[in-house]
Amino acid sequence: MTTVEYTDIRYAVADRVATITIDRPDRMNSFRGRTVDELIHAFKTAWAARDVAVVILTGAGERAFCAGGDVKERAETGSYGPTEWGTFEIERLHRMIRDIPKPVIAAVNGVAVGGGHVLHVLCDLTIAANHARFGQSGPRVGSFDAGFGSAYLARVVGEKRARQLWFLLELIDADTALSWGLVNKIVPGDELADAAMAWGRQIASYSPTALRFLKHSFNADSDHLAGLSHLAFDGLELFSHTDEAAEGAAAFAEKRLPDFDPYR
Ligand SMILES: CC(C)(COP(=O)(O)OP(=O)(O)OC[C@H]1O[C@@H](n2cnc3c(N)ncnc32)[C@H](O)[C@@H]1OP(=O)(O)O)[C@@H](O)C(=O)NCCC(=O)NCCSC(=O)c1cc(O)c2ccccc2c1O
Repeated sequence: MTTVEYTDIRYAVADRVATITIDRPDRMNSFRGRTVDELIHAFKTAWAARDVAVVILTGAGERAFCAGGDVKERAETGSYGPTEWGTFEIERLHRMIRDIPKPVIAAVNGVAVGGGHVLHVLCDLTIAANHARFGQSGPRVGSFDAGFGSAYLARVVGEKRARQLWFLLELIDADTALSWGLVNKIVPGDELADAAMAWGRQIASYSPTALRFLKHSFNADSDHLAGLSHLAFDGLELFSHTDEAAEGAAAFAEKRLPDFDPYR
């Protein structure tokens, strides 16, 4: 991507804060391959920009932060669609959010589920609208994130709660997420953008070198999970070509319950 015209996201900079907005509200801001490519490009841009100190990641509209992978696309085509290099680069996006040496704030403006939930978990801070909901959904649609999305999640909320999110697939509300330590702050929905910007401006006034060292030192203790993530995504790539995974995506697109009995 040399000259980029974003179709799936928006990128804006104000007061040394870059705001990256996933802009697919008709699909609950779920991501396809192109969305992931554009997000990586935007994070790289923010990484390199001398006038950017902090990044905010959010979703368009009030219903969804991000509903994970675009399950309709997967049901229709068997994949998350075309990408620049032909590969689905979600793991690189995860690394980008962790490795960019600037704090990343998730401004969760609605539901954060599946791979969308993983994105906010990986951000350094999360501020949520009071109507936001949080959870995982992979096992219902024939998918999983056995890397940072489960192992790092368990670090954030504890083993029992992480297993609860992944095994029961029930969404939790913002108050519960706050009490679990999954989000840092809750605000009314119409105050979310301003509240996230206020944090961004505050952080942008601090020493960039100190922030960079702090972010990398926080990451160091859990960076070995990257190896686990590689293995998990290798496994997911193989699994995604199975009838069992296809049944999960098809059931979602057809608005019916999946039948996983043949695969037990
Ligand atoms: C998100 C919901 C909880 C919202 O429920 P609600 O009742 O509020 O709204 P609707 O269900 O009516 O949804 C409105 C509208 O949006 C469409 N939609 C919702 N989510 C998606 C989606 N993920 N993809 C495509 N479209 C979506 C929905 O169909 C409705 O459209 P209409 O035309 O009918 O109006 C609830 O919608 C929900 O649970 N959504 C599914 C969440 C989900 O399962 N996400 C995918 C999980 S798998 C994943 O994220 C994933 C991540 C990775 O990183 C991977 C990496 C490598 C391989 C695979 C990966 C992967 O699968």
